[in-house]
Amino acid sequence: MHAEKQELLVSLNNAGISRNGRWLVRGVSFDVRRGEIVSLIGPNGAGKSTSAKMAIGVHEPDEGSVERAAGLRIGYVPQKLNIDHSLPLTVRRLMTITGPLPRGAISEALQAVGMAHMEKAEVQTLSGGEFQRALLARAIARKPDLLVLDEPVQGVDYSGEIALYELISEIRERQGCGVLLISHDLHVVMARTDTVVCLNGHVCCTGSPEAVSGSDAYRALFEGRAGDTLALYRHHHDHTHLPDGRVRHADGSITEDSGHHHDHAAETDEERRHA
Ligand SMILES: Nc1ncnc2c1ncn2[C@@H]1O[C@H](COP(=O)(O)OP(=O)(O)OP(=O)(O)O)[C@@H](O)[C@H]1O
Repeated sequence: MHAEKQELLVSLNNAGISRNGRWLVRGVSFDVRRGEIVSLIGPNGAGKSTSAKMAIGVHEPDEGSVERAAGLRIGYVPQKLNIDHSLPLTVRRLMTITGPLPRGAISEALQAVGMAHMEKAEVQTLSGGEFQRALLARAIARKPDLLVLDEPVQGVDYSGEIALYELISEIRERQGCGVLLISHDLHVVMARTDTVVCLNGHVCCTGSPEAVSGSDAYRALFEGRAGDTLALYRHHHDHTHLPDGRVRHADGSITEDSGHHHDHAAETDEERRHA
């Protein structure tokens, strides 16, 4: 990806937020361009949500600056959504609760997240993964230029998590939007990310997943868990299952499928793609 040629959607420059005489985050700088996935990672309270809220304009920076492209359309999936589960609410209604949508846009968005058949389902009966997909559909239905996802894998199991990140990557490719992804957990986040911004009250390090994984600041922040991430990241790209059942390897060679998978992550990824 030649990110430098893509349109700049949002740019934070040394941005900071202060509340009650305390800096929640300071010195935050990153850009999100069209077609790019930028992940904000860091421990609880690191300032990820606060930084994302500066990016989308919910919070104005108290120092530094934030610039957004003129007329930027933002799709936001918040970390928490307070839904009164005692009231009936269909998936379709969830999609239109903040404003009307053409019928075609609802179906298209639900189809994009693999939930076309669930338009009339009650939200309270959805599994954690289905609920996250419904929220994603709601965010993409208005065709945003920038999709912002705050912890999109909450309540989703490990294989569902991989599937959801795959889906986000597909949406980015299909819609050509930029994606800002927030996670306190990092093991799969890296897989489809172009740029990782590692936060802990300030930007500890930033760069490609491989560069960040190898940095001392990242290791110090995540200690022993750093190695697992890179292993998965590398593995993720090592083969593709072709529609005829054969396998294309990272070196371009094509073989019959031996039925062997190296780990659960790849298997789930491939199963989902061909489901
Ligand atoms: N409006 C506010 N007033 C005062 N403090 C706040 C406010 N909003 C957030 N904070 C504090 O700012 C810090 C950063 O919060 P933020 O939600 O951005 O962290 P985070 O990295 O997203 O964390 P998590 O992974 O737990 O969601 C926290 O210590 C939080 O308590």
